[in-house]
Order: sequence, then C-alpha cells, then structure tokens
Amino acid sequence: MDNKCFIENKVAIIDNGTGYTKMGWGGNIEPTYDIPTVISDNSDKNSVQVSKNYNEQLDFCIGNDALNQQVKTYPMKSGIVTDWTLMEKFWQKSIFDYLRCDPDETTFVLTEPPMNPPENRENIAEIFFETFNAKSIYIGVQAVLALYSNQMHEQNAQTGNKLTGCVLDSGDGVTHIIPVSDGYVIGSCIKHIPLAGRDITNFIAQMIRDRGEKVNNQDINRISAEIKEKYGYVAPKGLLQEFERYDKPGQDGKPSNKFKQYTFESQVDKKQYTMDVGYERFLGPEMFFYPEFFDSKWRTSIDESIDNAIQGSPIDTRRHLYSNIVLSGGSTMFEGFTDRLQSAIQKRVDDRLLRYSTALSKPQPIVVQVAQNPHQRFSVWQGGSLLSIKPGFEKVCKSRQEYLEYGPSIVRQNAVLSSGM
Ligand SMILES: Nc1ncnc2c1ncn2[C@@H]1O[C@H](COP(=O)(O)OP(=O)(O)OP(=O)(O)O)[C@@H](O)[C@H]1O
Repeated sequence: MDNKCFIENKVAIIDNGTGYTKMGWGGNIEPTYDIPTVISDNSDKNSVQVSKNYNEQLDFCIGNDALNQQVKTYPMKSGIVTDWTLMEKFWQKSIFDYLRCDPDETTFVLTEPPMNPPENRENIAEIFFETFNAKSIYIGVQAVLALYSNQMHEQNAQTGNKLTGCVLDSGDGVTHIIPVSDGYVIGSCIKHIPLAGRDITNFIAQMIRDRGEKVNNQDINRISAEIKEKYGYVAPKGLLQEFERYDKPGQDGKPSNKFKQYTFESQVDKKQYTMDVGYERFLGPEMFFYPEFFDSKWRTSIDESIDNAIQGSPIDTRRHLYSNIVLSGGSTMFEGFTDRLQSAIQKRVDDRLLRYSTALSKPQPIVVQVAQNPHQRFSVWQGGSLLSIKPGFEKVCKSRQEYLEYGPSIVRQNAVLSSGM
C-alpha cells in the first residue's frame, strides 16, 4: 500500500471507551469504525514500533480480531486508561490500520472522562506528539462533547439551553452523571454509578445459566449482549405490572407474546440453536432503577442520583439542568428508558415542590425534559466531529510546535467550549 491511500489534512476523531472505540473523520455524522477496545499482544511488551510500512506484520491485533484470541487485554477500565503501553499500541493500529492517516498531517480529537487526572492528559499528549508526531490534538471532555452534539441536533436546538445540561453517560464499563453549566463541568456534583452495560450483560448471562440453557462458555457473553441490545427494554410502569404482562395469557388464550425466540449460531460447532427469552428482557435494564438487584450495597436509583446531582448544583443552574437532561452512550438506548427516566425525575421534583407549597405560596413548576438524540450511542464522537468543522476549532487545539516549546503541560488546561462555538 502506498502513501496515496492517506487522507491528508483531516481531523480524526477517536473516542476510546471502556468497551468500544469509535473512530472516524470530522464532519461525518457517525464514526467509520466501532470496534472493541481490546488488544491481543504477543509481541515484546515494551516496544511500540511506529512505522509507515503498512505491510509490516506486527505481532498484535486489536478490535474484533483480538476478541477471537485466547490472550487479550482491555487497556481501559471504568473509562480510564489502565495500561498505557497497550493503549499506545492500540492507537498505533487505530491510526495506521483503520484510519490509515499520516499523523504529521492530521489533527486528532481525543476524549476523556470527567475529572480525568491531568497526568493522564499529559500522557496522551506525550504519546501523540512524541510517538506519532501528530500535527495537533484536542482532548475533549466526553460529557461536554455529548452536550455539544445534542445542542447541534436540530430537534434540541430550540431549547436555548446552550451548553448547560445534565449528561447521563452510560456505556459498557461506567455510568456517570455530569452537570455542565455553560461548558464547565460542575466537578463537585458528578455522580459515579457502579453499573453499566457490561454488568447488565453479565446479569443476563447469569439468568440464562441459572435456568439451565445449554450455552457454551465461549458463546455466552456474545449472545447475552445481543439479547440485551435486541430485546431489552425498560418496563413502563415498574416491575410488578411487567411480571403480570408476562404471566397473563393473551386474549386468544395463547401464552403472552412478551416471550421471544432467539436464534444464534454457536462459535464452537457452528450449529444453530434457539432459546426463549423472557423476564431478562426487562430485569437486566431495570437494574438502573432497582440497583439492589445488582449490588445489595447500592440502593440509589438512577433517577434519584440525577436528582441529587442537580440539587447539589448552584441554585441558578438547576432549572436549566432539569430541562436539558442529555443521554449519551449505548446503555441509555433501551426502549422506554427516556420516558421512564423523565417521569421518575418529574415525580421526584413535583413531590418536592408539593412539600414546599403553603396555602399562601406555591413554587413555580419545574419542567423535566430528557432529550433524545437518534445518535446518542455515538453522541460523544459526534460532538467531536461537529466541533472539528466549526470555524475557530484550530484555536482550541494544541499544536506540535506548542508541545515542543512548552512540553506536555500545555494540555493541562482544557479549553472550555463556549456555547457560541
Ligand atoms: N441498542 C442497545 N440497547 C442497549 N444497550 C446497548 C445497545 N447498543 C449497545 N449497547 C450497549 O452499550 C455498551 C457500549 O456503549 P458505549 O460504546 O457507549 O460504551 P463505551 O464508550 O465503550 O464505555 P464507557 O462509556 O463505559 O467507557 C455495550 O454494553 C453495549 O452492549
């Protein structure tokens, strides 16, 4: 492959998540690649070979190729990089094998979780400027990028909330609630919830095992994730009513149509198997609202955590935060999730206002609005993509020259996105 294959002078957006890495080019609406953030590395652990010779056989692979290997490592945990050597190799493959770009000519938008230690940001700068010789980089806070993408989304553009909103970001390995006011993360009010997509997948896998389905160990995680994504939903009215809907036969006397039949091919013997899918359809996602299913020590539901985060924020931001609750990440995509969340938070807010009401004064109602974005699985990535095509974007990036002049500390301070940008 020669250098003609390189796309020059473009902005590459790389959103590394605990479970999946989304990457592609600025200006696009969705990432070109969405691959597992996993690496199988049989090479010398300490050597990162940066080479423009794309035919060179490197002794490691990433993404779906790595998933099929026996030895594999996830270099991120709960949204944070835990193994920088492997992460560097993961980026190497991402840049040269997937994006196929020349880093000297490319600006990279990378993402970070809220309250990422500044040392981690410096590590990113060091790797991108020293190992890859990148032209320039911008490291965006995931929640702010999600809010930015939502703001730009036509349907929500009229809200007037600009870069103020409360982001619920739930992916594969971590769930965060992040209030943001005018582009600034209100750090003291961030809530971390120890429950995300991978836990729901594991819960479904356990239910499948407990009822004695014959599923091979090699298949169980894949099919549990597929069942979750395909059939999972949040019960509109809560658990008891939902159990009844399964247990009552239909009007024609046939068993409830809530049960589904799921067919999959085993990776072990390549044969097709079929099994019933039932209560796990809603019991998995319900863990957000009844977290004690998952961990008896964790009893704060997601609506209560969001309410607490907003109540802890400065008083003059609260109405705006309630009116712009933004969902981001794959685990917010369950059918019925938005409506259930909105009504649960609205009820908490209304009950509180009622308690403060007296015969003489009634507080003004507070409107809770949970915004929906058809691209919410990719909203962080999309925020980076939209930002990269805005006039003035270069001004918030850090260039290689600046890095060489001042060192890694240039990325300690993150340029705050103003709502006008
Ligand atoms: N339609 C869907 N319904 C429910 N869950 C889904 C759906 N599509 C994807 N998921 C789940 O979303 C998770 C991946 O989401 P995402 O890519 O946002 O996570 P991530 O960025 O890798 O993780 P994190 O944000 O925790 O670092 C997986 O657990 C996946 O099974």
